[in-house]
This record gives sequence, C-alpha cells and structure tokens, in this order.
Amino acid sequence: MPDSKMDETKKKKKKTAECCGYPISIFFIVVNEFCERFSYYGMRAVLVLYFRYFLLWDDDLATSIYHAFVALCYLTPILGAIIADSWLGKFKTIIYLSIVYAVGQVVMAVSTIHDITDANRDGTPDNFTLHIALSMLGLVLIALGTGGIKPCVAAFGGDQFQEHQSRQLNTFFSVFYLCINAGSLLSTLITPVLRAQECGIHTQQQCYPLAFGVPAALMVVSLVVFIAGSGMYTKTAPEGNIMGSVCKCIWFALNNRFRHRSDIYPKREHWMDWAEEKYDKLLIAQIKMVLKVLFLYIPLPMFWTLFDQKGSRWTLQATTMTGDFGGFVLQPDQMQTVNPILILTLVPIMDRIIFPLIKKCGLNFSPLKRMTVGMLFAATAFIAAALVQMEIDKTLPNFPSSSESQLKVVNMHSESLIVTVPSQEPLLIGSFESSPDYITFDQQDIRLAFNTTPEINKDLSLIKGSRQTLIIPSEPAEMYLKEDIKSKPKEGKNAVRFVNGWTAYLNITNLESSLQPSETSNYTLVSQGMRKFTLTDGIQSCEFSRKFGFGSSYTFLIPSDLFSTDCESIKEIEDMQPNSVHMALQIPQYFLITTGEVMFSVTGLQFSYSQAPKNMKSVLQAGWLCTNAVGNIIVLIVAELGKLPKQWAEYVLFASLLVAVSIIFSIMAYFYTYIDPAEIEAEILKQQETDPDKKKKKETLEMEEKENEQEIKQTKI
Ligand SMILES: CC(C)C[C@H](NC(=O)[C@@H](N)Cc1ccccc1)C(=O)O
Repeated sequence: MPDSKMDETKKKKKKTAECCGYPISIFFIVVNEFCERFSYYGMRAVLVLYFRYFLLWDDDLATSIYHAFVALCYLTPILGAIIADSWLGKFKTIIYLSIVYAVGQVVMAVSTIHDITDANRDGTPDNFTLHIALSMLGLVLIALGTGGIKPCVAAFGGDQFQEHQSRQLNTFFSVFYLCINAGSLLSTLITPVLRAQECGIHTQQQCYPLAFGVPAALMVVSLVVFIAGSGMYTKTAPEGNIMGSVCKCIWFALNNRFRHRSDIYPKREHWMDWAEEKYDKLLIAQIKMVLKVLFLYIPLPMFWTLFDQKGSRWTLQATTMTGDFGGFVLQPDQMQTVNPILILTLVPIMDRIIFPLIKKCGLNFSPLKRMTVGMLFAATAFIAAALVQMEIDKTLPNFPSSSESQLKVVNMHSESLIVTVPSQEPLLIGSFESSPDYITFDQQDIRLAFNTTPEINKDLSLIKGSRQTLIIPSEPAEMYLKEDIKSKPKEGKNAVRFVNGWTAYLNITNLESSLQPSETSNYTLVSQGMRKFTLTDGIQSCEFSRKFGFGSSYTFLIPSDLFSTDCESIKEIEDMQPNSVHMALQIPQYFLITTGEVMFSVTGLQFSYSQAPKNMKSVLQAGWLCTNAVGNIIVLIVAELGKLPKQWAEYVLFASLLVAVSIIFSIMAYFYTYIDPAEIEAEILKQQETDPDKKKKKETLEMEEKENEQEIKQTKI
C-alpha cells in the first residue's frame, strides 16, 4: 500500500467514535447482519414448500434445487471477496451486492403472486413458466448477494477495530454470531406462520407473497441501516487486482523453482521465496500467511458435512418420533430451531464463563485447540444421534427387504374366514377384521385357500420389497390386492385410507374422489391432533373423529350399518403404530452439535480474520465459507452413494470420520504458529525502506524481461 494511502487509513482509524470501548459503527453492522440473516433464513424456511405446492414440483426436484441453491450461496463468497479486495473495497461491495440481493428477494416475492398470471381466476397460476423463470432469476440474484456480501460484512466489521481493541474484536465476532442466530430464529418462526395465512386478489390462497415479501422488506431495511452508518465506518481502500497479483506471484515462484531444480542452486526457506527475484517481499509474505491458513482449512469441510445433516437426516429422524410436549406440539422440522436457541444461550455462557474459567486454570485454549474440540463435540453429537436411532429402530415396523414381500388380509365378508397360507398355521380372520400383522414371504407367487362354500383358491403374485393388503369384500370371489405404504409417512404425518363396506358410493372429506362399494381408497395424509371426517352418500351423512399421533397408518373399515350407528361402527386396522420415541431425546445431540458449532464456527470466523493480511481479509473469510460449501457437497455425494443398511451405522461412520479428521487437524494445528499479520507487514515495510538495492534489483529484472520480449518479437519478424 502506498504510504499516503496508509496514512489516510490510520488517520481515519483515529477518528472513530467509541461507546464502552467499541466503535459505534459496529452497531450498524450487527443490525445489518441481523436483518440480512432474517431475510435469508426466512426465505429459505418456505422455499421447498413453494417449490412443492406452488410450482407443483415433485419432492426430488424440489429438494435438489433447494440444495443447489444453498451450495451456490456458499460458493459465491469467493466472488464477493475478489470484488471487495481487488476492486471496489468492502464498503461499496456490500452496498452494490446488497442491492442485487434486495432486488432478488423482491423478484422472488413477485414470482409467488399467483394473481399475476391467474387470468381465469381459478386460484392457480396459468403460466407456470413465468413463475419458474422469475423465481430462478430471484434465487440466482439472492445467492450472488447473500454469498457475495457474507465474507465482506464479517471482515468489514473487524476493520472497524483498532489495534488496542483486540479483546473487543473477539467479542464482536461472538455478538455477530448471536445476531445471525437471533435473525434466523425469528424468521424461521415467523415466515411459516405468514405462509399459512390466506391472501389474494381474486381467490384466497396460501400467502407466499407475504412469506417472501417480509424477508424482502428486511433486506431493504438491512441495506438502509448499513448506509445509515456510512459516515462512521473505517473504510480500507482496495489495492488493485490483488488476486491477479497473488496468482501471478505463485505461478512465477513455481516456475522459477522448477527452472532452478538442480542441486547446484542453494535451497530457499520456502518455495514462495523463489518469487523474490520479481515480486515484492511484502506480497510474498502475505501469500505465505494466506497459504498457511488455507492449508489448515483442508480437513474442515468434514465438520460441516456432519453439521449440515441437522437439516436433512436429523429432521427425517424426527419424523419417526413424537413431538407431543403436553402443552404444545412440535413438528419435526421445527426441531431445527433448537440450534439457534442454543446458540443464543451458549455463546454468552462460553464467552463469559467457560473460556475465562479455562484461562484462569492456566490452560492455553488456543483458537485451533477450540476448533479441534468443536469437531469432537460434533462427532459425539452423531454418536448420540446413533443411540437415539437404535431406540427408534426398536419401535419401527419390520419393513420388507428388497427380496421379501409382505401381505395382510382384511375380511369385509359378513362371516369369519379360515385362510390357509403357505408355510403358516391357518389363519382365522373374523368378519370386519384383519390378520394380526403382515405375513412375510420370500417368494413372490403364493396360493391362498379360503374355507368358503365353494372353497376358493387364490393365486397371488406379490410385489418384492412391498407391503400389500388382500381385501376380501362382501363377495369373497371378488377379492383384490391393494398396495400399502412401506415407510413411515412424511413429515410425521399419518396415512389413512378407507374400505367401503356400505352398499352405495361414499364421499369422504379429505379423499380425492368418491368411493364405490367394496372399493379401497388411496392413502391420504393427515397431521397430528384431532381430525374429523364426514362421510355421505348424498342422502345421509355422519361424522367420524379420531385423534392422531405422529407417523401412524390406519385402514378404516366402513360397515354396512354405517349411518344407523352414526359412524360409530367404523373399525380401524392399525397398519403402522404411531411413533413412540420422544423428540426430546434429540435435544442432547442438538446440544452437543451446537456446543461444537460455538467452538468451531465462531472461533473459525475470528481466526480467519486475525490471521489474514490486511488486504486479504475478505478472501480468507471466503475461504472459510468455502469449507462449508465443500461440506454440503460431500453430504450430497454421500447421500447418493453411501447408503448403509442401518441409519445408526451411518451416524457412527460419520462420527468416526470426523474423529479421524480432527486428529489430522490437531497435528496440523500443532505445527501452526500464530502470527500478527500487521506486525509482519510493518517489519517488512521497514526492511524494504532500509534496502535501497532491492528497488534497483527489481528494475534491472524488469528491464531484462522487456529486452527478452523485444528479442523474441524481432526474431519472429
Ligand atoms: C454455519 C454458517 C456457516 C454460519 C451461520 N449459521 C449459523 O449460525 C446457524 N447456527 C444458523 C441456523 C439457523 C437456523 C437453523 C439452523 C442453523 C450463518 O448463517 O451465517
């Protein structure tokens, strides 16, 4: 940095106003971060539902696009960092990319207004292509904005502190993390409620425009707050294309090392020292600092691989558990809010009690040690998850393997039946009853015999890996097979279906179509709690209510005396018992992973800032965020490839991998020496001032290069 520029920065630093030892400007930065994270997590909370129920995409497409979006959000930080450090500076980069971000959020909110294409006013959009195009454009802008500003905001916050404020600087990163989690917690609670409202001009629909509109508004507020602090910030100027210089310098050092590979040349301390002939000592020293930290980052994605499974595997685990807490009922996906809640309590506890206590005990709990311990906490969290999974497995139905098939028999006939099943004792099935449980067969083709007059023999071809029910209607000869669900219903819901034993067609609330006599409906999913079904044949009707738990499946048998008993004679067959392991059992694993997050993530944020040279702070923040992107990509790959037969075994495998990685990391950390980049930079600048030869050497080399180039040109002519 030219001296005049450095003086300018120093002068500006002196002027910063303080409150309780902190620069006042950071108030604007933390409020900005709170609003931005509210905007990001709020939008993310309803995104999959928007894909699924507004754009009507299937589950697979909706989740793939969602994950691709999240991965993009953690890849774009590198772009933002390059723009900030090489071209616009952090302040302008944050402003410009926040505008892109806010526009993206507005476009996204507009794409959810069904009225814009609902010409026939039937409540569904007429032109899905327009809605898809708008939402994809919105998401790309959001990813560019949120990812682009992410490394700049943290580093810009750090820039506000002066040398004597190093204690406050560490507290700043903790407060910054608290704001992230306060914003995300509030928005993940609020936006789903907004979505559940009904709104619209012509027809009332789920209010996605409000659910996306509020995050858009918060992003605008975030930008306004950031601009409001404009006069108070310490703004470090960018120093030209620093990334270009870094790449050229590394390339030159590698080439030069290769050209001088013979033993006759004296060895140099570091391979980057081979760039000394052409590049400034300061730049070489800065690159060494960055490379040292980036090398240390190599094992880190494994932490995020485990951490990010909170949102996928752990939420799926919660769908096989019960969330009835007496006074309130927690849905499986709401369990994730435990993470930000714990962050809000654990960060102050760690900062105020645990870390000072460790220091008082005379232990040196250095940042890299904290990060290693953080990793071990995350590994223990997965062991806890495996133990919970084992408990759940004990309560799960015995689903068929891919080579087995399962069968249940439901008797809607007016008399009991004796069914002879291959390699089983004959089954006695009462009228309006079913066989006690599913019978498992290794073979696909089976023959059943029924004691009716005349006796019926039925050949069945079962589906491998499936569960089926054989429905014997009032006229047994017309028996038929119906396929059953073979896994727990999604999102902790309950799967219900009806077999119509009434003599006429029936309309039942929640079912897609009316049910013919003897017909069995498809499954319909109902949420936990009291659910009411109205049954009508067009003339008579009755109501049937039942309280549901989580993750059960029932077949309801409708008898011929339905209306005379006012629906009370409806019989239920439990195909899958409700979940019995309580979601509270997940709290220990959330506690462990969040403790790990506080030690690993908050410390990593501070470490990335403190070990970066002044002109590469955003680049190192981006490198730090990239470890998260790589971790997410590993989750996607492992989810596709490594399907272990038992979920608990997969959790143990991940925990073991992270323990192995943390051992490697601790060895790497042992050899890492903490530096004060500002001190090193100042020392080199001082040395350069007292080394008049250096400038001359560089000029000679440049002239030699120019001459060489001219020679080459002339020989070409
Ligand atoms: C982990 C990210 C790289 C950093 C940070 N995230 C968090 O702090 C999470 N604890 C937030 C969260 C909120 C709701 C549900 C799960 C996680 C960030 O977003 O910057």
